[in-house]
Amino acid sequence: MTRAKLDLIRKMTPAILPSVLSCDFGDMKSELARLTSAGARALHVDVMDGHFVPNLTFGMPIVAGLRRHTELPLDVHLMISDPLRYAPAMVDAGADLLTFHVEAVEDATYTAKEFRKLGVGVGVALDPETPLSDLDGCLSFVDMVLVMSVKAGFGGQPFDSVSLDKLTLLRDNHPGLLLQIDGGINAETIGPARQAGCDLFVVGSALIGRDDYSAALGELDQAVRSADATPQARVK
Ligand SMILES: O=C(CO)[C@H](O)[C@H](O)COP(=O)(O)O
Repeated sequence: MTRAKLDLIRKMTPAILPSVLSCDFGDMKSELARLTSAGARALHVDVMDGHFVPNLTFGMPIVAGLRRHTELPLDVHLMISDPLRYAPAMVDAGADLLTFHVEAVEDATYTAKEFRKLGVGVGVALDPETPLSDLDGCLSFVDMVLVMSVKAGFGGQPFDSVSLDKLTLLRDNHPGLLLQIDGGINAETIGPARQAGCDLFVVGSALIGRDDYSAALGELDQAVRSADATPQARVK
């Protein structure tokens, strides 16, 4: 049952999740080895369908390939138009935490309940322009909210600070929810996100491709620790 991995993820917070989107896909085995030895504790996996978002990445075979070569929890972010259609196969492929976009579905509560039946951790994501009120109703059936700090679709975009207000509101009103942020996270933006109550930080271009993954993860970890040490921190 992969919900056990969800408990693992809860226990590891605050945590930085490398986004494999920025990896060298021709050399994933060594990317996985480098990330693991640098101390990554879970991986963020971006699935894009060229329809819900204009970019196209990969599907179940790649998720299954990652699963074969790592024990780390796989946090799969579905940027696809029909998440319910592919969710069971993604779970079979090895997803531990499966996130759909609220903008992609007609009924987020129904979708979250159906995902729950698959035995995985369930996340709901929202783009920067989507109001938090669009999550009304579904929050009782999800484990995590993924607050996008860029419009879903591409790595390497600048951070949108509208995400910080959303994190603050979610943290104040839903203390039990895991909160994740994705897009433009680096050593400068990770601190404010932590102070706004975020637990899980997806990092792509500020980490992957750097010469020394340990040093890059260390800098990000240090920025989280500094944020926790500041008096205005509103983290749990
Ligand atoms: O979901 C994503 C894009 O839709 C990526 O995970 C995200 O953008 C991470 O990349 P970066 O840290 O370079 O912004």
